[in-house]
Amino acid sequence: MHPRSVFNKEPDFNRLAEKYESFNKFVKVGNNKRAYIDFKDPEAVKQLTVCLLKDQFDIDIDFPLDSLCPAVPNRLNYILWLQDLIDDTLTDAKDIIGIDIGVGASCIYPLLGCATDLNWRFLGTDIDLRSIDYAIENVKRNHLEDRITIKHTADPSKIFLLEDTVPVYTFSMCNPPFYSSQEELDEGLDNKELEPSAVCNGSNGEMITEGGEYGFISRMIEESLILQKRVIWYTSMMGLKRTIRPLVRLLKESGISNYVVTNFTQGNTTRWAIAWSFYDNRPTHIKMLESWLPKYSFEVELPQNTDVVHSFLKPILDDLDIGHVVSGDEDGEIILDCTVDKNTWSRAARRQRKRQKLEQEEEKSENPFQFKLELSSSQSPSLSYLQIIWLKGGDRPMFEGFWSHLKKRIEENCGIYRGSTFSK
Ligand SMILES: C[S@@+](CC[C@H](N)C(=O)[O-])C[C@H]1O[C@@H](n2cnc3c(N)ncnc32)[C@H](O)[C@@H]1O
Repeated sequence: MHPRSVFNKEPDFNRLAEKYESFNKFVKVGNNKRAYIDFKDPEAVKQLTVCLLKDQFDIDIDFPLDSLCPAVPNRLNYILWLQDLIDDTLTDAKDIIGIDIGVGASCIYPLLGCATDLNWRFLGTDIDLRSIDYAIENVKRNHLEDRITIKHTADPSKIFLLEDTVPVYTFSMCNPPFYSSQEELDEGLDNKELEPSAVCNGSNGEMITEGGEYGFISRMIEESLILQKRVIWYTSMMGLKRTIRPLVRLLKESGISNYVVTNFTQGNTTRWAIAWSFYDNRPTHIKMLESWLPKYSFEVELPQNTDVVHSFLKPILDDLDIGHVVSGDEDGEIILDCTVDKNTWSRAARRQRKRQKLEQEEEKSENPFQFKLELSSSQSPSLSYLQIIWLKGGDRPMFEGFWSHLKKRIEENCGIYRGSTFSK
């Protein structure tokens, strides 16, 4: 569950029943005096969704009983994680406009997004005309016509339906149909892959798509390769853990190196999300699954305390003409924000620098990059960890080349020698 979620404890059915007559009739009390509802009754689950949205966000919705009934806490987790992703990577983003692909009849994501962040606007799309009609009504019911636009995608093989009036969308989001066939859906139900509210009869179009969710998200990746920077963060939820590996492989094969995978757990249900970008701002603080991280962070253990390592680092960074400022220094942790304007560490670059110094010439790199160095102490007072995190700009060979250079020099300063030594 997201730490900012209002659903960090189970909903109080008694309180909801007292407040909402429409919910009251579905609430029963067990022998243990606990109130409960029959999660196999679509009307009861629908009323729970309707009342939770009204109670927590003052959102009014309606949707047909034979369509997917959105589990509100789980949908909120995705919205809150998106907010984190934006805060983490787009510090000066003001006018935020997102796309919800497959908005559904409930229009749940745009409504929750607008209720939790007043700066957000949405374009919601769907291939299903009845869902489009309901979604439009739900937007009107909440007087959000100026913030949420709903559009019909006529061709189901197309994913993105962008408006010419919006040059760049901040993000796209999607809860795609998970399964590729009725058999796969039945198997998923047997394996309890779906949440209890799935008894709310997701229709075939909501649950099934060609190639299942892997097929859907891979089509999204293919279209993103054409759209590139029209969307800053492309994201999608995944219902099946087995989808992560082939998608990450596809991103790597497509040359996309800025991506992140996370999970959302709510009660017994776990969902995953993937985000990728053609921009170079990399997330550093949001919740992400380490095992799926692209390698943009390295760490070395050093036999000196953080103050000593810091005193070794400064002259090395100065020698390489790398701008560095201390942005944090507390509890045995020192953080340095660094900017590289040009390659000054490769052998060829060092030879050229010597020549240029003589000729008093200066040349800036066309591709500057930024990174962070985090020095943290360990349990032992004479040990510390130096971590480098690639934040933006540059390219992978440049970043990795710089790290091997820095690692070698700092290790030598600390008395660790591996093979040939660094010479200026
Ligand atoms: C799992 S439902 C999600 C509905 C809603 N967003 C939610 O979370 O409850 C998937 C939705 O995607 C829609 N869909 C399927 N293919 C689509 C496409 N190519 N473009 C837009 N929507 C599509 C379906 O009609 C369905 O409404």
